[in-house]
Amino acid sequence: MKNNVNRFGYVSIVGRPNVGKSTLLNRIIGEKIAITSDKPQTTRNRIQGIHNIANGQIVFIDTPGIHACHSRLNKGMVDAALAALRGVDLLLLVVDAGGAIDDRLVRDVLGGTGTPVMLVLNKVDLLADKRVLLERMAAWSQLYPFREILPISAGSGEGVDGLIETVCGYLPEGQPLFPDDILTDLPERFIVAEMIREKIFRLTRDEIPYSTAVTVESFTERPNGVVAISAAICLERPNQKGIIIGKKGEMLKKIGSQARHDIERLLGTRVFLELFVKIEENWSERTSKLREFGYE
Ligand SMILES: Nc1nc2c(ncn2[C@@H]2O[C@H](COP(=O)(O)OP(=O)(O)OP(=O)(O)O)[C@@H](O)[C@H]2O)c(=O)[nH]1
Repeated sequence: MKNNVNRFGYVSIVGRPNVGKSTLLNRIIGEKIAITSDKPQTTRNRIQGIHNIANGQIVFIDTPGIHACHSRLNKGMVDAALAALRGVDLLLLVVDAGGAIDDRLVRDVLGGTGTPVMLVLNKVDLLADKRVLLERMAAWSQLYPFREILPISAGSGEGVDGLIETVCGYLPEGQPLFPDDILTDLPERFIVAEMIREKIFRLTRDEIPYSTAVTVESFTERPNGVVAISAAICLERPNQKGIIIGKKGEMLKKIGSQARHDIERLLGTRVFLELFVKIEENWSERTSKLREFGYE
């Protein structure tokens, strides 16, 4: 690759739920723009992160995990992931290095794509025996003509610089599309809602995270510099309200204080965060609500 040529390209990060796609995006961007949790299906939208390199710019697209879907919400999520396979310059297929060889994923997702694919074996820090890694690399390589197979740990950062360098080799010529001081083109309101949703994913269990959507209802900068945010936590059923609020309001307080911490970091200013709970019966099956929440 000639160094004096400018490069610009789109790279989609795809794979099954919970393999570390959002953790990888955050690691590449160097800031938390995508939410993460140890529960599958945390990401519901495509999330674009912008990474500048010496001679250009790369737009990385984090996507929802590809899974068998039952609800309309899940179908919308998988559709968003599949749409991100098209019109990009490179695909990063992220898998769990210690997980099973997933020939179905390769067949269903990569079949027919003309886009180069790099296989990223994530979470290598969890593999005690590195021989397992070599075996997995060999087995995956039998399934598909991956252009590269890279073991990394998005959690610790091991191998991520090398991954970015390798990605640069697949970028077409082009000029940067975004100013060099922005990390994402997502609206602040969206990221704020996501940070609240992340805390719900991390602090609650069972069906609660999957029954929750968050909308920012107002976002105002006060003369003293404090940003006042009011956000609604929307649940599917009235009996879920008590769980989110908790005994003496403790759960809601915890969600609020952890989210406020992240939002203050994101906005670089003090934040006053007000949360309230709303019931939107069966929103995950209703097209109008899915549209309103940005999931369709
Ligand atoms: N040990 C280890 N854990 C990791 C690594 N990368 C991600 N994780 C953890 O794996 C879990 C899932 O990570 P996410 O980044 O949310 O995964 P995702 O693929 O975006 O998940 P979905 O939103 O379900 O598509 C989180 O608990 C992460 O902390 C890694 O390299 N090593």
